[in-house]
Amino acid sequence: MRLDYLSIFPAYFDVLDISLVGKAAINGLVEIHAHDLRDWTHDRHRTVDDTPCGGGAGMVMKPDPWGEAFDEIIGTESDPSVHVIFPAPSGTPFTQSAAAELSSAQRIVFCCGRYEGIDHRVIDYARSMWTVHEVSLGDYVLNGGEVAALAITEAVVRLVPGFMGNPESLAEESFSAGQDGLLEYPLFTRPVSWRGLDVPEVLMSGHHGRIASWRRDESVRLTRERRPDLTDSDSSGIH
Ligand SMILES: OB(O)c1ccc2cc[nH]c2c1
Repeated sequence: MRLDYLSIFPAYFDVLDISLVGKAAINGLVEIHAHDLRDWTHDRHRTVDDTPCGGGAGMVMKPDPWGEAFDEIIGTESDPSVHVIFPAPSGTPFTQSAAAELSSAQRIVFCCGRYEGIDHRVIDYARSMWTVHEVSLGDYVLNGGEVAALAITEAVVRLVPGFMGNPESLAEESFSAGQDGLLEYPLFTRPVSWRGLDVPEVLMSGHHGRIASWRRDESVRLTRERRPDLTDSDSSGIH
């Protein structure tokens, strides 16, 4: 899997060299390429923004640098196997299932907007050429797309076959199919008693059936409490 990042702050992605994703890069599972969008400007100030048509506050990212960067980084041929991701507050909520789908992609290009956003024609052009995802991490606004690109990268790469040492652990995580899309149950380890707080007795019973039942009940309880929106989903198994 090749991952490209287009940003006016490409140093954001240096962190990928030290994180788990960095190990995947060393193992050859992923290739990481970060690019400075200003490398595709031609004026002395390396300008990437301009005032919004129709007025309004702030600045909008000009289309030209993006188009020239696309030509060099991705090419000028249409290819639906290339996934181009635009993080944006107006995007579709990013989910674990979307991460799972993207984990089989061979090419992902992250386009990290800044200012008030990117000229919409850049997204329209990308849609005419590749498979585009406009995605949001949640109902809050960051200062740009870089942090979202990092979060999406981690969610996707950890699902790439061969990345996780113990892939079985993926099956019991929140939102996973193995959990019926429910939130993960509370976890405990030694010591059994800590500051007057004890590990639930059932987990020390050695009775696998009771333990599984307790964990399921806790997942259902937590999901109903914190994410009632998930309890109606077909995959949740609870309604
Ligand atoms: O919250 B976000 O994920 C996000 C993404 C892109 C831009 C561009 C300007 N502000 C942004 C915020």
